Amino acid sequence: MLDVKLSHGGGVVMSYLSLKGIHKAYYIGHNAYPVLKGIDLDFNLGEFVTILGESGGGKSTLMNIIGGLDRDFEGTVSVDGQLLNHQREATLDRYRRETVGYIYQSYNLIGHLTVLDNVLLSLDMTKLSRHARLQRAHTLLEQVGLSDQLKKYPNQLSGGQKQRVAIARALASDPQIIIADEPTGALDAQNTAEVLAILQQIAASGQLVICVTHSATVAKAGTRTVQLTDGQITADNSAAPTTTPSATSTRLGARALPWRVSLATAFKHLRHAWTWNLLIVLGTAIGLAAVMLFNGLGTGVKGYINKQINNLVDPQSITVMRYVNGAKEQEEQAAAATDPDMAGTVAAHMPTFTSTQVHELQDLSHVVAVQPGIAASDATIMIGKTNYSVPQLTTWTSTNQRSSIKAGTVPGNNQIVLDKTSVAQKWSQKNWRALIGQKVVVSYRLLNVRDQLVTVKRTLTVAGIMDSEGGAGESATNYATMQAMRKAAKVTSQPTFVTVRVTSRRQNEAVVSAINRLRDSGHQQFAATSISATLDNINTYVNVATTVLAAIAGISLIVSALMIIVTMYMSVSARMKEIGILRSLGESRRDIRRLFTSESLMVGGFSAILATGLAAGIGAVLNHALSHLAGYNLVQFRLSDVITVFVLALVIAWLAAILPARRAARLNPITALAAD
Ligand SMILES: Nc1ncnc2c1ncn2[C@@H]1O[C@H](COP(=O)(O)OP(=O)(O)OP(=O)(O)O)[C@@H](O)[C@H]1O
Repeated sequence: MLDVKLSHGGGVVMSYLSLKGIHKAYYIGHNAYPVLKGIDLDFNLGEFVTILGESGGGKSTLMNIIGGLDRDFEGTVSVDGQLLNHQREATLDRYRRETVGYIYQSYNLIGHLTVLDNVLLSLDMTKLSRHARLQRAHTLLEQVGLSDQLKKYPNQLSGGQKQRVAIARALASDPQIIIADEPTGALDAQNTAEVLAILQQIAASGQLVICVTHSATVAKAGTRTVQLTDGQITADNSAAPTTTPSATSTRLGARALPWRVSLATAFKHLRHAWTWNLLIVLGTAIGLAAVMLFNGLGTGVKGYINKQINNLVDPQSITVMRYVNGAKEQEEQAAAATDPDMAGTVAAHMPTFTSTQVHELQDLSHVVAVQPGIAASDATIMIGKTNYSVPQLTTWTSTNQRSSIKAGTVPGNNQIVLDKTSVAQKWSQKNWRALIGQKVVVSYRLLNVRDQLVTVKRTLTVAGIMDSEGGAGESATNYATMQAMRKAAKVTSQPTFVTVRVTSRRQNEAVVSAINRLRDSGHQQFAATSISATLDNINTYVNVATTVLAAIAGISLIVSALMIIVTMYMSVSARMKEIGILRSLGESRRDIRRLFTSESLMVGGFSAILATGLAAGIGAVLNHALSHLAGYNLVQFRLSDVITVFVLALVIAWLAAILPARRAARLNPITALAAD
């Protein structure tokens, strides 16, 4: 829609800004309070229009409509011949960004931004390069006489200086319309004169200045005064002929606020309120660090247990027994378990391995070696005149790790390695190493082939002291010695178990299954067990325990999330005015939402960094403190623990920001600007 009027000379002049039939009423409940009752006004570029009227007469309401802050009215606003569509928020955002600059009585500068940053805020929404934006901000601030105040914050400036920053900011995006609402209301005579001179200059340079005032001095400075009384225009006088608008000055071109700027502004606010934010970051980091520590502890404890077990037993070896399932064997086992007189008799009936069976095992794939072994239970060791009972006397095989020998060496012929706890330390708590080299008498009872109870007995030399697996109380001779003892007593010297060594630990489970599947006339022959299955179980338990602990620690993260939500809500309430200012500069709802979301994400990011540091520090202290106990780092972090902490922190922060950021974005810019 084109808006035209007749010029003095009779030609047709298009007015730059045209208001037609503007009606506006405020509603309180169902009651309407009309404020503007049919306003028709045309403005030209180059005019310095002052709007006068009694307090409460609707001047600010009219300015909000002209400035594109108010969408809720009747009538039309046309700019440069184009009807402004008030229903489209994006159009209004763009209009405020490109076409309008605001100057307020209370300056409305953003307190946590410097003078330079306040001006750059508006420039960031132009298409100028970074260098050009900086240059323009410097030039504008120099023009208003503030080139030496760039790094100051608004609260370090005088009223007149603040208003000059506001003017520089209003001019930054090179808008065609400058709206000034009581711009000199808070200034002394000297500053008033200076500000009016600047406004006159702006109008003279071809921009339209619309200024609301009570002051006759201000009215005199303008080129035209409009009187607003009781919601209607009652006078409209041009003090001087309107300068013919020159072709519009070069426009800078507007763009949406880039992400980077939202992030930078959010960071500046975080820095501004750093003590408060640091507490939030610390609170969140403690929960995150606990999660990370428990995960690290899980890894460390698992590693420690695995290492301990691997020290005792070679995980690449599988112990194979003959499979006992016959009714007779089961009866005998049950009897042996309850009747001490029967102890030692079972071994005779325990199925032994034939050489064919040993070869059968040897032929399995992934098997490197098969080593025979003989085990006996309830042996007695006589040292001097004292008897020590040994729950297990076995032969030293490849499942036994050299590292389980705590003193001395592995057993050679006619030698024995004694269990540390059940024998050596009972003999001497302190001086148990002195057993090495001593002669001891080893004996146990067994049924021979004719079912007669015989004693297998021999004097052996102590070669070493060992810590047996899981404290089983195992003492060991070598295989040849055990065979010789049995042969002497005329009992079977066939192996009672064999140790199967596999090519690699990964083959362990497969070989165990293969052995257990071997059949002889349809009957299972062997029962194989492997330490790696036990390790898998232990690892599962440790995983479950640490996950539960980490989850409990994770509950504290809910508290952190609530803390961030409350902080963000408080921040939105405390920064209503800032939100209003940003909207008036042309920031969209999305920009505002992004500002608060970025701020929350930064809190999350910093919390994750601090949590990682805290966990690493506490972990190091714990490892140092516990090193004499375990000689192993019980807290061990993986990269995945750090990634988990960052993902958790950012997700929490993002979730916590959703509601507050939405509230901020939905604020009515006029209400927000009116906030204290
Ligand atoms: N959000 C609102 N809800 C209800 N009434 C409002 C609202 N904002 C303004 N009003 C009323 O509308 C009328 C015009 O207010 P406006 O602020 O436009 O006046 P003004 O001419 O700018 O006054 P002053 O010179 O004192 O700043 C006043 O009576 C005011 O109470």
